[in-house]
Amino acid sequence: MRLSSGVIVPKQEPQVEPGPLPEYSSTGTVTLPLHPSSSPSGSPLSEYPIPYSRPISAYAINFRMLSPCLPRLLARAAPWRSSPPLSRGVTRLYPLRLGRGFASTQFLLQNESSGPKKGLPMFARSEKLPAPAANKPMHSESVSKTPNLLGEPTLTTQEQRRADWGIIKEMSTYLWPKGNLGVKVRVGLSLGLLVGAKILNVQVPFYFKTIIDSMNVDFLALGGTVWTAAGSIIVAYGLARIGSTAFQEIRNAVFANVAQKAIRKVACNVFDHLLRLDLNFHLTRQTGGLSRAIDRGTKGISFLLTSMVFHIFPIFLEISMVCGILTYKFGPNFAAVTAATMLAYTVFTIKTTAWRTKFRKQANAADNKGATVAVDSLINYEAVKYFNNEKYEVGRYDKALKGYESASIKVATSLAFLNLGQNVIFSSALTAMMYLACHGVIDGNLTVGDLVMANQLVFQLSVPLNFLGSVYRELRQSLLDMETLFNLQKVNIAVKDKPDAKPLELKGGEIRFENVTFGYHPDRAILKNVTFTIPAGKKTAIVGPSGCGKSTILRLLFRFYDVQGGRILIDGQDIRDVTLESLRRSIGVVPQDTPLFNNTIEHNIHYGRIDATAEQVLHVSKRARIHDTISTFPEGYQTMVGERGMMISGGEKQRLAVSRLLLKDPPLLFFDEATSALDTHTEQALLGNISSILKEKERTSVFVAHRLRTIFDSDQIIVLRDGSVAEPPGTHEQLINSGGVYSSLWAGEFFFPFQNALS
Ligand SMILES: Nc1ncnc2c1ncn2[C@@H]1O[C@H](COP(=O)(O)OP(=O)(O)OP(=O)(O)O)[C@@H](O)[C@H]1O
Repeated sequence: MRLSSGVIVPKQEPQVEPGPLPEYSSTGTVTLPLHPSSSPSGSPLSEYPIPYSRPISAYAINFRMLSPCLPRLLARAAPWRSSPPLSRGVTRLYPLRLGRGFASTQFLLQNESSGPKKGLPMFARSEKLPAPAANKPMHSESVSKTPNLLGEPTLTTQEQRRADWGIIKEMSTYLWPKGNLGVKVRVGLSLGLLVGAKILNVQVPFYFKTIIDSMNVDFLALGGTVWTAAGSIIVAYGLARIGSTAFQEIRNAVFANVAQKAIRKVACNVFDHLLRLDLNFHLTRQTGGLSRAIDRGTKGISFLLTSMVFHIFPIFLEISMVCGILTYKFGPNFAAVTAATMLAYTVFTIKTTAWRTKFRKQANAADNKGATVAVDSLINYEAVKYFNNEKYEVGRYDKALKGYESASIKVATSLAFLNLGQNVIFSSALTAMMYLACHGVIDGNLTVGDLVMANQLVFQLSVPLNFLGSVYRELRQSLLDMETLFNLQKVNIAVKDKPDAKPLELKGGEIRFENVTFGYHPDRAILKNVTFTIPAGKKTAIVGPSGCGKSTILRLLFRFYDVQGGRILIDGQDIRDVTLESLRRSIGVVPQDTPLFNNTIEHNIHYGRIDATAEQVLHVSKRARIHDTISTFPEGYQTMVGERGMMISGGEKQRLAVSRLLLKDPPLLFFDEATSALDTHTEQALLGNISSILKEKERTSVFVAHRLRTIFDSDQIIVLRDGSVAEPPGTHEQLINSGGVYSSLWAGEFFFPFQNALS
């Protein structure tokens, strides 16, 4: 491995996990090339050395001193050189992405021996040196600040706070959306109900006091009944309690609509974004962890919105009201005890919760890991069975659960500490309050009713305060979960429309690869300066050994990836200049491995064109020679195909894929080993049908095939080998007559293994 990328993170940051140091760890300097005018001292230096010191890792060097001149320096994008090597021979650092401050500035680390290369990947910020580059995709998405989409701790406290505020700000737009009167009315109504509930709630201790004081008389001497003494107050007491609860519940019902709408909107946005993300994102993410993260994030939305409106604001409202009443009724001593308690309680809660957050993050990361392992094993159920590896899989799952277990234990024990601390603070306050009140009663300044009232007022605060503890705790958790969700929305889409992209204009469907160079990884080119033309309306075949890049040609044409050199033209238009929608609408593919939904056969064929009629579905399935087979199934077109089509045969899957391609009916067709699972008879019949459709509609078609007898009738055959076109393309006869690679392949088709003929 010669190239790797990483990020320089100032070593003071507390979030940097200590972890094992890399091979090279020492003092040294990094030398920056400087323009004279941009040197920190203004001196005419052409290079500026920055010292770094132990303990370091390749990415934990304190460069803060350079901050003032950074932007200009980085803009120059010249390599920085380190001496001695930062890690594993890494001596050059290319500034790749200027973040806010050094901590989020990305660098490409490069070995001394290798020169800079264009189009290199920019990996997201990371505390650890990336694993060997062989595992890294070339087109990895870049997330500037928060790369870890599955919740592992990566941000500094400040960054975390900024991210949290960002989320809260974004969510507040859902509470007061522009132009949506309905939501605004609901929020306003909820707030009204909330204030009403709180006012009624603080009335209760007053009624209670009056009841007690009116009972504190000599009934035998005065006479009268309960009703005459305190009847109306008792009723008012009951009504205030009922009213407060009723307001609260109506408020919840009114607000549910706002929260659910927001959840739906955010979830749809994330899902939409995920579907737009390029293939590489999906290939490098693990579905289990991703879906768990989305799940948790959407749940967090409801909590965040509810707590923003109903917990944080009202708790402070209630505390102020109680403090005001206590001062007014009993003097500043009571209010001072209450205020001090609230302050101590709040500070303790916030500090302890902040400390606990890291346990939550660890639990989240372990939870994602567990989900990923479980989903992976279940999806590959057959592989587990084929190799009797149940125990191994359970072991893997158990290992992930163990991580979750230990993180959860930390979460639970730290929660016990939090609860205990809160209770100690609150009970001390109540004790002090009781002492003051009893003193007041003995001195004759307060009645027994006052004592009860003061006690109840403060006691009533315990409910929202306890809530504050859990709300803050849950709020932090929700913010963490939502951060992952919102970051998913921020992942850059590597392959997207240019701002001035126009729809593809088809004038026949000629495809041209012009000096195309591409590799999934910088160290391994798959296509090297490849040039060929696929004529309009003709049948072209691409042949070559396994792994030579035949399917890659389709992925590039479909713009799952962009080329790194050269260009691809369709009817003279560079595919990067046209809209992705028009491009992908024009191309139909029968891939090697047919992706099927866990739904009925009919649904899967229909997927080719959602608005097709039942007759059209029937027609294409007949042409794809699958109708007769489907008719023999007890449930016909309503037969479920199972997850990834596991409940139907490989040949049936391929014919389903062909029928949905025929339903889509695009001008450019690509068949990637589309009939490899069929018996010779069915294959010939299907190919005959496809050929007649292609001729009749004059479609441009490309067939990738290993079995040459399925493509020998093509108008043109392109032979690929070692990432290049092995000989000038031609028809079967021309290539046989030229006696080149193809003719030996053709001979090998019958006498030798295909691979040998090419090697
Ligand atoms: N997403 C990816 N990331 C990294 N390498 C990849 C990726 N997809 C394919 N490759 C590699 O690129 C090479 C070309 O793959 P491709 O699928 O184009 O081969 P092919 O000629 O179609 O092979 P086959 O005939 O076996 O289907 C292979 O070595 C493959 O391992």
